[in-house]
Amino acid sequence: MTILDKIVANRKKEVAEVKKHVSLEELKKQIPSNRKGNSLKEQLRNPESSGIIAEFKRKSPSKGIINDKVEPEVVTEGYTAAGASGISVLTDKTYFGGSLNDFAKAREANPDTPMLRKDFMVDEYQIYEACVTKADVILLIAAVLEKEEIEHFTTLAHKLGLEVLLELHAEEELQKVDPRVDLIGINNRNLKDFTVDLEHSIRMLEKLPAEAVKVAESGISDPATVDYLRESGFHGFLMGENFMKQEHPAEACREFINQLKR
Ligand SMILES: O=C(O)c1ccccc1NCC(=O)[C@H](O)[C@H](O)COP(=O)(O)O
Repeated sequence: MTILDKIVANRKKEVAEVKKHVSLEELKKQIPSNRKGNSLKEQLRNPESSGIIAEFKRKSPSKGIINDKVEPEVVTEGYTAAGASGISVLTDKTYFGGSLNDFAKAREANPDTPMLRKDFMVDEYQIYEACVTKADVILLIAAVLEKEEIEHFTTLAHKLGLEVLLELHAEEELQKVDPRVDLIGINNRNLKDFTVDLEHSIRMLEKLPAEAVKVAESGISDPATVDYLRESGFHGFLMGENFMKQEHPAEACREFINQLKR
């Protein structure tokens, strides 16, 4: 069983447990009315944008504890002030130490910044949760979903006013791309064995639809890499550990963005 299989199996159990306390019908009653979300897709298409999607990530299966001394509202408010184009907050508790509560705190501190609920979406219940917590974007991971599930979750997300970031790793996942997804991410980290290969993004790039808004994910730690990926055709750059491992993640984010060519 790979780590990804374990995370997904655990998430399915956790969602089933949460539903016992708050049913889907009850959750639907909490959907905010007339909320105008923040579009990550539009933000990344803006050539003035830094393209950085800065992540709040307490720990990870590959690195263990990254930072357990910082608060989501403080860090993410700093990310926005530093010039991040979007914010990602991990909401998986078991493997990443995150929660919807972290997300809600970050949301409150960043009302106008596009925010991604970063989780392992295995049930439509989680998409309603994302909506209730005022996320702007959800992540769908092709490696753990069937093509039909991606289509169904995309339809639901759009109905609820959420954008979809579809994450790919392997070439064979390309046949799962639904043309309606808003953003396509290429994860440089092999989620089965944790190896990181930045050239992976570049190799996958030419296989993606030309008009797609493209995001390179994981293992980025150098402004020159972002410049190179941008020149190659990427619009967004998802970065977690490089900022979170610092005592002051938002300051690290500011310094990083200041070093980008644009
Ligand atoms: O980060 C991990 O160890 C990991 C392991 C298994 C599944 C997912 C994992 N990470 C989720 C992510 O996609 C990253 O948090 C995100 O791309 C940022 O990556 P990084 O900049 O390397 O922290």
